[in-house]
Amino acid sequence: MKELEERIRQDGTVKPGNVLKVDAFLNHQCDVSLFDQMGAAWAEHFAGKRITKILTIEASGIGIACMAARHFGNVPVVFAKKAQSINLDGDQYTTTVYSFTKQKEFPVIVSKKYLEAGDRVLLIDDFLANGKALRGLIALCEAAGASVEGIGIAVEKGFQGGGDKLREEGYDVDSLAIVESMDPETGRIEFR
Ligand SMILES: O=P(O)(O)OC[C@H]1O[C@H](OP(=O)(O)OP(=O)(O)O)[C@H](O)[C@@H]1O
Ligand SMILES: O=c1[nH]c(=O)c2nc[nH]c2[nH]1
Repeated sequence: MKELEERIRQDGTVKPGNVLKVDAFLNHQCDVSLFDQMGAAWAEHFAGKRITKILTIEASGIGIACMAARHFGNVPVVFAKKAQSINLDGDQYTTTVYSFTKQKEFPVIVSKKYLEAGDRVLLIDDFLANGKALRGLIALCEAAGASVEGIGIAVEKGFQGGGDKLREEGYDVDSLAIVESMDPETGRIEFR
């Protein structure tokens, strides 16, 4: 998506350790007009697929997933939680995920009430790097007997390989910007 690539070039910064900082518009301050355009792009890509639910993971996927839902007939958005809470009651599907930015393992939890057999799920997230977060969400869907109909990602770092492995396994991954290389010294970003 041209607008997203341009915004990354304009406002993104490349940090050491394979980190692309885009918090001016994507995952700290949120540009909702851009989120809306992203939702429209996924709706076009996944047109023809019947989606009954959008699943994402806290924190940064939530806003994007909610805007995307407006383009998928206002289907419910469920976000997997990364901590137990007294507000989480009843049976749960759980797994663990290693967080790229927090550099530690988190539990990933969804209430069985909100993910069910027969759900046709679109996974949405802000970033795809090694694919750990998506593997966690896929495991939750498998446990629930829900099908993963597609995966919509804002920014994929293609050089980390998580997206291509998922595509090889047959998942329909639609990443709106795929960074092929980035250099923290020059700040140069190349897209696929
Ligand atoms: O493909 P991966 O290697 O799993 O990386 C992608 C994940 O990393 C980030 O989550 P993180 O927990 O780092 O941050 P967040 O709490 O801001 O969502 C991002 O939001 C994705 O969920
Ligand atoms: O802001 C972010 N920048 C990144 O490079 C990244 N990779 C995974 N998750 C990420 N979040």
